[in-house]
Amino acid sequence: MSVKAVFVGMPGSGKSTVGRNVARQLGTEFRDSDALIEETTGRTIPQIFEDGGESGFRDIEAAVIQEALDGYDGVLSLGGGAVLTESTRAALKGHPVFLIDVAPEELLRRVTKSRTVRPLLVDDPELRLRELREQREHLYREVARHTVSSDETPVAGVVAAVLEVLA
Ligand SMILES: Nc1ncnc2c1ncn2[C@@H]1O[C@H](COP(=O)(O)OP(=O)(O)OP(=O)(O)O)[C@@H](O)[C@H]1O
Ligand SMILES: O=C(O)C1=C[C@@H](O)[C@@H](O)[C@H](O)C1
Ligand SMILES: [Mg+2]
Repeated sequence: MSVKAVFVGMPGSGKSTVGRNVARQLGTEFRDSDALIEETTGRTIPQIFEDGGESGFRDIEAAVIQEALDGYDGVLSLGGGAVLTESTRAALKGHPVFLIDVAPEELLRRVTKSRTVRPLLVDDPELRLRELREQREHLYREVARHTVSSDETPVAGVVAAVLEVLA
């Protein structure tokens, strides 16, 4: 028994949206590390960042992901920065990890439009997205077995591309 698909990628790339739809199509359970973090701590992500900073958040995130993967055979979407933690990258080895790849301009459009508060992007989303991409791109590529492009593809198209790989 092991996870059917894991989604990684930049904040706002569509991991939660695509993951939820892939799970629905497969008739399987869906887990999202950000939602699990809020459920298990009873706090919002911005509150966790305020209380313990980014490193406090990463510790909770890594523990939640380890637990979420244990004995799980559904679909899991990760937070945008989950791959920064080495133990998480190690736990992903051997699993079908999908990177959702989105061009910078489209990513900026999506995060500005979405209502989710992302503490790392609040000041200057365009600059922060550029910096985060530079820091993380190689880590996303390291853990991903497959890459699906989502630039101009509607959600249904990205979901279909994932399902084709899994078929
Ligand atoms: N293929 C797509 N085309 C257009 N809009 C999309 C697409 N995929 C996702 N979106 C939109 O982009 C926004 C961000 O999506 P989502 O919250 O799923 O991203 P995420 O990768 O889970 O972000 P985070 O890393 O913060 O968890 C949402 O408003 C969603 O509706
Ligand atoms: O890219 C990131 O580091 C983050 C993305 C979100 O999914 C949340 O996990 C949180 O806002 C941090
Ligand atoms: Mg998400």
